[in-house]
Parts: sequence; C-alpha cells; structure tokens
Amino acid sequence: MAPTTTHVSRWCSVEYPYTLHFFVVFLERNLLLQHQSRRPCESCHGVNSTSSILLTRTAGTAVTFKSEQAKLYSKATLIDCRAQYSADWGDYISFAQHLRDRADADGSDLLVVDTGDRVEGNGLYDASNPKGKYTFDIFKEQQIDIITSGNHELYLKNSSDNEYYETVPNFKDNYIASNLDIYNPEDGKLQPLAPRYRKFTTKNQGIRIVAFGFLFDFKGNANNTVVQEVEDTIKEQWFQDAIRDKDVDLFVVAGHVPVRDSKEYDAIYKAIRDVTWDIPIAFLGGHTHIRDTHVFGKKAVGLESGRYMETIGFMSVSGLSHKKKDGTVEAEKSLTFDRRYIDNNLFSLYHHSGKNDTTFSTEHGKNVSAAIHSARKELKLDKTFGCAPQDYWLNRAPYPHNDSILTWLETEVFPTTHPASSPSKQPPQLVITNSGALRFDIFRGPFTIDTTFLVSPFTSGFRKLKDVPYSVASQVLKLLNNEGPILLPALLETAAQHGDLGGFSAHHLSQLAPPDPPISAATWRQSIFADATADQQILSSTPDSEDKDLVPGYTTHDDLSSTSPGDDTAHAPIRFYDVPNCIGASIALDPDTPPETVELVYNEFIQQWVLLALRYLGLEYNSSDTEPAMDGRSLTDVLSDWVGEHWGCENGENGGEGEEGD
Ligand SMILES: Nc1ccn([C@@H]2O[C@H](COP(=O)(O)O)[C@@H](O)[C@H]2O)c(=O)n1
Repeated sequence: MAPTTTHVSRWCSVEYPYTLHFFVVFLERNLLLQHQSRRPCESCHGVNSTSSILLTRTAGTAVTFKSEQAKLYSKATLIDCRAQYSADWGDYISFAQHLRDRADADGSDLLVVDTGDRVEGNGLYDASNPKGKYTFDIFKEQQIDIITSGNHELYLKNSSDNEYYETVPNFKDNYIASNLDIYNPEDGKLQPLAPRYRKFTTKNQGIRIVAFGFLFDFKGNANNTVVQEVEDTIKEQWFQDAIRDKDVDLFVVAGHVPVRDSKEYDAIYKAIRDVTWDIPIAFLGGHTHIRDTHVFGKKAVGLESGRYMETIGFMSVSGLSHKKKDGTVEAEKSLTFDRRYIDNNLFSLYHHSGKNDTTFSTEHGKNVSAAIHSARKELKLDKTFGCAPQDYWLNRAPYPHNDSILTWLETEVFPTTHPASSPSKQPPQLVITNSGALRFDIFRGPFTIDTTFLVSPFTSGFRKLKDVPYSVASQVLKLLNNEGPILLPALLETAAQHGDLGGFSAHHLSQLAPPDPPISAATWRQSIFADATADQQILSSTPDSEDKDLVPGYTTHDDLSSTSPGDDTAHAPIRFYDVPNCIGASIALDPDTPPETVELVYNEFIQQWVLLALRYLGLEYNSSDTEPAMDGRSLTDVLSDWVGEHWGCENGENGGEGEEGD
C-alpha cells in the first residue's frame, strides 16, 4: 500500500556534489525500521499534526502495525505517532541500493556504516528463542562496509557469542573490533572479536581508506569479552603503524562512541594528528542517542545519527585525494564535509532517492520486508496484553506526573504486583528500579508483546534483601538519586576505599538513569535549568506562526548549523524533562507508621549500587545475602503481566490476537 500524504512538508535534500557518502544508521535496539516522520525544510513534503508526540520510536511500529500499515502515512497515524519513523530494514536496503546506483552512475562512492546496538529493544530480536533467531539473517541482507559493536551486544555472554558466531562471519572483514576481544567460545582463548582495522580502496574513485571500529570505554560487559580502554589501544603497535600509513586518503573512525565531549574520540583524533597533520578524518559515532556533528579540526568531522533507527545519518565528503586507474594520485582539492539527518520514513527515502511509491522498493528490499513481516507473525508480536488508556512518557512528561511512565510504575504497577507464590501474605516492601531500565514511551492503545520489549527489553530480574531496618532501607532511594547526605561520586569513593566492589568505576555514574533525551546536551541542559517561563517559550511545542504546520520532532543544532540545517525535514521542537536515576514504591506499608523492617526489592542491574548505599548507611550486605524476588520475573514480565490484569481493551481496540493481516 502506498503512503499517502495530506500536506506538503519542506525538506532539505541531501547534496550530491560530494564524492564520498556515508550512511550511518544507529539502530540502538530497535532494529527494524520504525518511525516515519513528517517534517519540512524548504521544498519538502510532510504531514501536519498538532500532536506533541514525536521523536518517538513508536512502540512497535513494526509490530503493532501490520507492516504495510506502518508505512501508511495518514494524518491519523501521524497524530497517533506510529508512522513517524516507520521505514524498515527492507526499505533501507532499497534506499541504499538506489544511492549506490547513483554513485556508480556519477562516479562517486557510497559506504554504509553501522555503529552498533543491533540487539535489545525490539520484539523481533528479544521475543525469539534463542534471541536474534530472525534478526541476524535480516541484518545481513544490507551491504554494510564498516560495522562495529555497541555496548548492548556485550551485556550478556549469549549476545556477544552471537556476534562471534553470526554477525562477524556475516560481515566478514567489514566487522572491525579495534578495542574489543572475546574469549573464544570453543577454546576459551582471548582473541580479537574481529580484525582491528581495515584498509580498502573505494570502488569508483579509488579513495584509499584506513578504517577503525571502536567501542567507548564500556565496563558493563559480561566476562566473556574484554573492552580495552581506547587510550591504551591507541598506544599499541598495530594502531601506531596504521596511522603512519602514507598511502591513505581518509581515516574513517567508526564506533559506538559519542562524537562530542568524547575522551575516546578526542584521544584518537590527537593520536592521529600527532603523526599526520593533514590526512582527513571522518568520525562516525553513536551511543548518546542524538543527532550531532562535531568538527574536530579543519579536516576532521564526526557524525552521530540519533537512536532507534529514527535517523539515517548521511555524511558527504568531497575533494579527497585518490588513486586513479593509471596509478597516479590526484591531490586533495577544496576538501568539504557536509551532513544530513534523514528521518527514516518512506517519504524521506523517496525524496532522497528520487523514487516514488511505484519505483522505490527493490525486489531485494521487498523480500526483506516480507521476511520481517513473517517473523513478526511467527512471534505473534502483535498479540495484545491489554490497551493503554493514555500515553505515558519517559522524558516528555515531568516527573512525577500522571502522564509519566515512571509515576505509573511506582503508583500503579509495583503496588499491585504481588508474588504469585503468596498473594495473600504480602510483606511490607520497598521496591526500587533504575529508570534506565525503561527505554521508551507507552502509547494509548494496544500494548503488545512487542511493546514490552520496546519499553523494557532487559532480562535482569529482581533481587531482595529481607529484614532490612526500615530506617535504613527508606534512605537508599534518596542516595541513589543524589538527594541524600552523600553524592554518587562520593559513594564511588567509598567503593574504591573498600576495594571490593569489583568493576565499579566512575563509568557507573551513568548506569542508573536512562540515556538523556535525543537532543544535544547543550539544548537539553538549557531546558532543565531555564526558568519555567523561558522554558515554555524555548521548548514547548508551541510553534511560532511560521512553524504552525510543523510536526514535532528533531530540531538539531550542531557544529555545521550556521552553514546549513542538518535535519532533512523541519520540525517543531519537543520539550523534554529530567527524570530521577531511580524510582521506588512502598508496598503494604504506611510510611507514617512504618514497620520495624522491610524487604528491600530492587532491579538486579543496580545491585552494586544498592549494596554500596546500604554500606554507606552502616549495613554490610553481600550479594550472597540477596534472594530472587518478583517470582523470578524481569521488569518486562512484570509489565506484561500487569497490563494483562489491569488494562482491558474496548471493542475492536486490541487489533486481534497477534495475527497480522496482509
Ligand atoms: N540489564 C540492563 C542493561 C542496561 N540497562 C540500562 O541501559 C543503559 C544503557 O543503555 P544505552 O542505550 O544508553 O547504551 C544503562 O546505563 C542502564 O541504565 C539496564 O537498566 N539494565
């Protein structure tokens, strides 16, 4: 079914005078195509909606939506927010093919780069047994020239082993692991997950590229992988030799690393510039979920392309030196970098590829979309547990607030989630979870199998400590939220002094809260600290008259904004709110007449933090003192069980029992 549009939006086209193009798509768990956008620039098209939703990777675009419907643009679906980023992996394959063809025709080159986080956060990956049963085969259909690992591939042994067994062989030498080793699952020996770097020459112009693939200094990986700190890696001989290669026209540093304020990429930039002052460098990053372009120096630019496959990042470089067919080298001339952030919807993809609904989808792309559709059907991802009576936001509502997913969790879900084993004997409990365990919003309407993984994909269960004095347990939440008598950095100091909290480091400071909203830190911090009135003016979705027709979405400010807009479609801005690191609920107890002791229940992912807080408060507990809680269920299970028990669907609202229509 073809998309339909009701309005014309304004687009900024990708410019083609450039001779080398990169696509970087940052999947970040959501893998398959989701959102579509409506946005404008100068001559684009888009859809109009006054809803303030946007920037969401819709809970289950690929899922709650029948796959064809997901691509249908109508005002109704846009208002409902589900079509915003709904192009899928098959569409991405068609799109890349059209741009490759164009590059071949005009003698330029196109490289497709993937900077990690291909797992967790979407039913297509999470709901299968084993996880990823369908996704590896789907991903491999895209021709990716440089591919790296994110942190999500490494939380669990099983997923990094999958990289070893599936993704690395699927992409052969294009998978690069500059600072990542794995214990070989067969012989137990430590080895690089993939080659440390790659040297190759582009097909059409003969641009000689040395490419690296880094992961930020991640510490939360399972113990079957080793992430070497970037600062140590760049001292190694292989790296020092690679950056001294004289027959290079461009260094490409790809990876799951932020491009701005990044100690890792700053160190790599310095290391390269220490030995060569002028070979251009293209950094392609990820992890912080934002659209961003950072100018490192005159000939070095970095691009980050958002989150959840909402964005296809596009970097163009022209004027590079290159080796001609006759063996002579054409010198660099007027080197220029540019970038575009492409909203991942069919309208955008048609626009940038110069195709339309009858010419866009290639056979290959269609087959991949069909494979997604069939896998979703097999997994019954549209099976509905219940229907959300309203939207619940992670960052787009203040906390606490009736529209906040965190408030919903602590006031409704936890207080009525009882262990099935002893429903009538509920002991007094304090339940704590990190807000980072929640990844996305809930939209009014069907809450499906897919929704559960979009909202909270992690397999971590809950643990509990019994008989903790209430006077102590009740202070843990405050400490974790930096509201207690000690701040988190000082808590880490305490950990360091004890020297026994294995693996704890400053990195763990960012482990509790969800990632910041997908806008640049500067804009985001401004929104937090501005006074309420200014705030409203700056970031509420109340567009000025010129913006009235804009759909809310990305409004990116980056280092090239003064020259040209980065977003390919103009949006009205969205307002985001800060949220606490952790939230908590009191169960079966009245804080005015508290019991002597309580069970302290918490998400297993934050166990080290909880034990550390207790230690600071004077109680020594170890992990061996803890027990499984919530009947061994993960937050994902708790959510789906609760929705099944509490949220009914009105007639016809549940969209069926997981049978996707065609
Ligand atoms: N078992 C887990 C694993 C991770 N988290 C949260 O996810 C954050 C990392 O996600 P990014 O997309 O930013 O890489 C991490 O800091 C935790 O907050 C979790 O809750 N449980």
